[in-house]
Amino acid sequence: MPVSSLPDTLPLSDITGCVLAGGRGMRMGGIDKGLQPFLGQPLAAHALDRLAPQVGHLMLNANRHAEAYAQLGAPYGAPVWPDAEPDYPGPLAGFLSGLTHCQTPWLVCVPCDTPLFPQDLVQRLAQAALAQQPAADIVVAHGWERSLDTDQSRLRAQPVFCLMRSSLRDSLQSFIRSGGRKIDAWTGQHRCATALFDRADDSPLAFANANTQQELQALAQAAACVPVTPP
Ligand SMILES: Nc1nc2c(ncn2[C@@H]2O[C@H](COP(=O)(O)OP(=O)(O)OP(=O)(O)O)[C@@H](O)[C@H]2O)c(=O)[nH]1
Ligand SMILES: [Mg+2]
Repeated sequence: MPVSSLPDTLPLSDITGCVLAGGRGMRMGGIDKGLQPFLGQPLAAHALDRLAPQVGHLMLNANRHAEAYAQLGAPYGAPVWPDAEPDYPGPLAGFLSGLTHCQTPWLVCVPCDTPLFPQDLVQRLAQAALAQQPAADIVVAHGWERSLDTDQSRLRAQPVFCLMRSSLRDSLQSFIRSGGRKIDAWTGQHRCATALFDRADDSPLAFANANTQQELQALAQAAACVPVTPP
């Protein structure tokens, strides 16, 4: 097939979105971060709202308050899955839970604590996957992240914003069971691409994440000042 006739993106029906809310929230005092209110609704609800139009199917990954998350997920038909691995091994356990329950060829994960992530996140991740020949197995977002403490921004990998093939489940399970915890150490074992979010019309707050209550308040204030949707 000539290159020009290859599709440049993936059909939505091939992609399941997973909102990661399975962490311990220690920097917020051990509370369940995804249920914290932000601009009138829980953080996890913002993530679901933003991801829903970008994917064909949705799910939530959470280890506490399953009933509360089930209520948030219900309008989207999004089930709630806990980690299969014990002791909170980190975000990769959320990826694994998503891969285990995903019934589409691709899974995209987003964290629950970055409510202003790009509205074209999945499209650009998918385009980056297919821009490679052969197509990538994993795509990680790279974007500007404004520190809510210092107000300084830096362009960096955002590894919890990750599109991956569902066929990588066994690889990830082995990696975690052999003690692996670092996302880039696992993604580096596969054909991995980068999707860059550094255009002038990308919001400077797109990857600002809230790890403390102060950061959550600062993010709410910053969101009120900065246009979060490109004109
Ligand atoms: N499933 C699962 N998700 C996790 C785990 N640890 C972190 N995450 C998720 O990964 C994303 C980024 O993690 P952090 O920002 O460190 O959140 P956190 O671990 O809850 O917070 P801290 O305890 O303060 O580090 C969030 O969406 C978390 O919910 C885990 O052990 N299991
Ligand atoms: Mg953590």
